[in-house]
Amino acid sequence: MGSDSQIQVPVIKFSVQGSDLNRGSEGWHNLCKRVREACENYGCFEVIYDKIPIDLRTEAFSAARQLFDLPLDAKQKGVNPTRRNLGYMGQSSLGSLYEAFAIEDGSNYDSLKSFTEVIWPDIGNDQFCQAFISMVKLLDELNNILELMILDSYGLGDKKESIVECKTLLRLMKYKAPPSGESMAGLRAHTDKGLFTILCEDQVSGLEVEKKDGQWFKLSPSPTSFIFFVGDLLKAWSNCRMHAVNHRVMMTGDKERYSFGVFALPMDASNIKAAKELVDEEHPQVLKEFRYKDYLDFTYSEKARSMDYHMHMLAFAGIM
Ligand SMILES: O=C(O)CCC(=O)C(=O)O
Ligand SMILES: [Fe+2]
Repeated sequence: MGSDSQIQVPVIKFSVQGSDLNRGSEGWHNLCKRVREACENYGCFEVIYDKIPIDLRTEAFSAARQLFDLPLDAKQKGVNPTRRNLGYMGQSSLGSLYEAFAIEDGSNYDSLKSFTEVIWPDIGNDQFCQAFISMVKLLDELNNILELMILDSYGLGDKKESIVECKTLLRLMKYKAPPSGESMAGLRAHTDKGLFTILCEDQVSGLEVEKKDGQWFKLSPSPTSFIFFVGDLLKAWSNCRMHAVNHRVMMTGDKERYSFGVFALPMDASNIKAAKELVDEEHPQVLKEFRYKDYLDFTYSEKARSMDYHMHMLAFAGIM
């Protein structure tokens, strides 16, 4: 189905000025309500967090460009042969326009430093580490605020342990421009497999989201916005009240796209289940409890490959 550029997702502003971020204030409750509605109805929203300066975005993207500009053999030092989806992923089955680097525990300075020491042997790249450590720490802070708001929005503010504990994976993406005059998938349609994701793009759009009625629409975030996505595990925690939205990247025009995301991911052995308070007569349990690793393995299986990505979780853990 084609895309409709008219529709927009909610834009929610988190300002450190004023009292909205004081838990319990009227502003906080309003934000909780808007976050919950956006997660249930759209599965994503645009976030403005004024604690993250625009200069930091510029520095992060300039460090990312420097990384992607390296010759292929330098980038391939970042290939991780033992862990899928970590290190360098170049022009892979994910799409001919796409390359990415994934860095585990991205809000930990030592983890960023080890990554740069593999790519730039011996010397590392302190500029890269400084830009991303500041950015990812601020995004982690925002993640914590959003997680607490989601809990509060269901009256579960003292049940933080009902949400699986996660670490932050940082992924940097680059999409080449398609051949002249063509429109091509940069990243195929999928839902994010973790708890939630915050994405940041560098002014070249391309991100599209599927509405519940199957219509695709383009996101055009402002240059200071981030995009929050509900992942499969948040959907599972909410007993499928929240919507893990199908999204993709479509490339047109002659510009490359750069983006990065912070992905909240649990340990492989974690058990995933709905908060018991969100299961009742009106909302019967939708999914069985499952181990995150078993779910990931399923998503790589033959059976999963034959179906749309956004169907994976229901197919794997759905109670029929
Ligand atoms: O590059 C983008 O904006 C989208 C990336 C994405 O959806 C993902 O990595 O899961
Ligand atoms: Fe995604």
